[in-house]
Amino acid sequence: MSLTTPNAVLVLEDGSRYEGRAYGAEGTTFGEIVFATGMSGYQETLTDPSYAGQIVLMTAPHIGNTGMNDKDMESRRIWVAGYAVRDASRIVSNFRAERSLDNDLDHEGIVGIQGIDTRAVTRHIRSKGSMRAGIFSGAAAAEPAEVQLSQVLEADQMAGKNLSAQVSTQEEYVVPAVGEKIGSVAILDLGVKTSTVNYIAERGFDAHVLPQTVTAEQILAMKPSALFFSNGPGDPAASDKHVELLSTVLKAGIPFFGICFGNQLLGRALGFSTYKLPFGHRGINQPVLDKATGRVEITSQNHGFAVDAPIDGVLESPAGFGRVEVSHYSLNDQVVEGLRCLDINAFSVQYHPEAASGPHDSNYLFDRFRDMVLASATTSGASN
Ligand SMILES: NC(=O)CC[C@H](N)C(=O)O
Repeated sequence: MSLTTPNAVLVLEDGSRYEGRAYGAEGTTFGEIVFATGMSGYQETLTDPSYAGQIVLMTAPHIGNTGMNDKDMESRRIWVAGYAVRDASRIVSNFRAERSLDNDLDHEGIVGIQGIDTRAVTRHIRSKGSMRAGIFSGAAAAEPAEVQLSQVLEADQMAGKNLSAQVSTQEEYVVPAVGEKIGSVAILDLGVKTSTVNYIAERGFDAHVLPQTVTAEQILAMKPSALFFSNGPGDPAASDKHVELLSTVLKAGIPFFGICFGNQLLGRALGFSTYKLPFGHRGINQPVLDKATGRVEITSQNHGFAVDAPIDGVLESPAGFGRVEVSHYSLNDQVVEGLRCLDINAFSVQYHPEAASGPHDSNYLFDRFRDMVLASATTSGASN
């Protein structure tokens, strides 16, 4: 095949079309198109389960040059519904590389597109918002434009979608505490990343990673030192079951920490609602203010939904959990980036202290979590 002949097209639900060349597996795929601005870390992005159901478009123009390896996997596979890049590297050049990205995309059946004007698509999404899209490559690229568009319009919307069952572990597994064990944490796997589990284990907790089908009763029977809700794909408004579970466990006095999807579900359990952002925050250079210290953290983010709460002042939990405040917010658009309860042991952040990829400015939150659990064990006498 010539390197310039188009044999793939990206079609957006508003009818806009971008012609390019096949990348990874050939075929057809649909999802919500979102852009991610990380200049590095494509492997971590691709294997972050939170991207399930999304066609991810990279704003960094050159992708694939460092290849893929087993060490940087954030989960067991690539989860994106599709992948769109400007310039796919034709060679791999890195001492850690074990395979090429093209090879992995193909192997895992991920349909991608390369050679499109990713800046134009990004600007389009930024002004029109995230929307449904399809990639048609190989034979599918030659289908009439109206047929392709009608298929995109039949695809699922991200709003209202529950994807937890698709990504969660089927069986419980345990990552043992590193060093001296100080307790155990029940981790609800809504799409957890490997780095997060490792950071929790490194703080001295046995990390029990649980399938999303687990019940509140089963968690309480484990008598964990704390409950953790992970990041994950889908619309938090479609996760009533997990909101109820969290509410029950919070009422039992178990300390809680949540990241990203976990932050949205804590928001809902406290009685706030969530809403869809126009195009979301995805990248590794997102500035966030920690209100308690006045410090700005540069954070790794990947979210399309957010908690709807005022960023100033002390709020009253509409669900009866006492006082709560927005602990962090985005300096780009004032979106809620963290919640802190003042009357129960619970907090959460919308961004990624585990980074992977991204800066480690907010890694201290895992220490804050450990300290909260230790302090609550001293006051309640409970620990496992
Ligand atoms: N990384 C995440 O946990 C994402 C949470 C949610 N699916 C969102 O897009 O906002």
